[in-house]
Amino acid sequence: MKIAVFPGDGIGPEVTREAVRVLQALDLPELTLFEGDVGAIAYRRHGRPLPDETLEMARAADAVLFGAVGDPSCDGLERHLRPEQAILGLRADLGLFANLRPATTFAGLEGMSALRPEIAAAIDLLIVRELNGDVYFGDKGTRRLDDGQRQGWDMMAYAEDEVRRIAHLAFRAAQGRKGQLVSVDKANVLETSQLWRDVVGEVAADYPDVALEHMYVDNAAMQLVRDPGRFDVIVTGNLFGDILSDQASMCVGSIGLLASASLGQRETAFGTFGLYEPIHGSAPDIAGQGRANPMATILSAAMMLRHSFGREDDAARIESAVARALADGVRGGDLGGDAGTGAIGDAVLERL
Ligand SMILES: NC(=O)C1=CN([C@@H]2O[C@H](COP(=O)(O)OP(=O)(O)OC[C@H]3O[C@@H](n4cnc5c(N)ncnc54)[C@H](O)[C@@H]3O)[C@@H](O)[C@H]2O)C=CC1
Ligand SMILES: CC(C)CC(=O)C(=O)O
Ligand SMILES: [Mg+2]
Repeated sequence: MKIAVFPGDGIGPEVTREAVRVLQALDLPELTLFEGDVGAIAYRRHGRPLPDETLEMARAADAVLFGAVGDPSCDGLERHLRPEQAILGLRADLGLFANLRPATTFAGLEGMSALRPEIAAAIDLLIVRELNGDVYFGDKGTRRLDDGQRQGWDMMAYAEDEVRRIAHLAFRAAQGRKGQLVSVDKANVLETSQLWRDVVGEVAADYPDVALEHMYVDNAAMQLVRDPGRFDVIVTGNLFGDILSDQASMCVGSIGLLASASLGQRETAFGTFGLYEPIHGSAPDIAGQGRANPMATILSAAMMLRHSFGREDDAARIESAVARALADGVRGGDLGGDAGTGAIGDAVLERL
């Protein structure tokens, strides 16, 4: 079981360390961990945010555990040298088109939600975010207009096949849950969204057991706060999924709790190759202080065991250990407590 570990920047190494401790505690057969540089640290060491050695390491692995990238010291750099290009480059090169971001309220945390506790308690949803297209990967640039001012652009584009493959994945995910799929777009304004809506509607014919609803993204953002319990699976594009998942994190209590799996089509000897990372970034405001909540990364390691290694029992053990730590009152600063990163890792390990 070859896992490439890319801690990255800011709190990335702090939270990844705890997830690795959890993986090592499981006595997995022939577990091999390789560590590679990504982000600002890679730029400083190798002159590039995603060095070839790192990419090769990812390609040779069965799964990737990723911390976070991003550093304010890189703010003035040309785009291709910025740390965030590392995660975009990995998603593109590895063909990871589907980003699964589950959001469920843990027992005992209802009071930490930005919503009323009874509304928060009902949250059990999965955001399926398309990860290889949209404005993140379209043509982009800046130019000088005739009047001298600068203009910037980012092309939003989706091909039918890109929408079709993520739609199939989302319908199948809904079949394994409550059978309800909400497709989120902006079809009243955007051509890409009208195409998205058409294709998702066509794919629906293959899944008569799934109830499909289309929703505009502005309404979806509102419904996520008004009545998040109405959602089972949400499928949406790269940009809308990025934003709605950060919003969903505060509905369940904290961004320090939300895990993710990024999957493509490559199968290994164990399962589907994937990259696993918390949905948060490198949090420079708390980096180096031991204050980051590592639970999102620990839960991402659980998703890795489920999707890339077919080890459902081990995944469930980790999730249960996190849930029990929270139920026992183990809280980081993001949840109003004072447990540090290492102490939260210890608490999960004890319960494991
Ligand atoms: N996949 C990735 O590597 C991502 C990288 N980024 C990058 O991260 C850098 C910082 O971005 P921000 O917009 O500040 O988003 P962020 O997610 O890093 O932080 C937002 C806020 O949430 C808090 N936070 C995040 N994770 C936490 C955790 N585990 N425990 C406790 N508090 C936590 C931070 O302290 C901050 O106040 C930027 O360079 C950005 O581009 C942002 C999102 C994803
Ligand atoms: C840093 C970006 C490239 C992406 C992002 O915010 C995310 O994937 O959640
Ligand atoms: Mg994001």
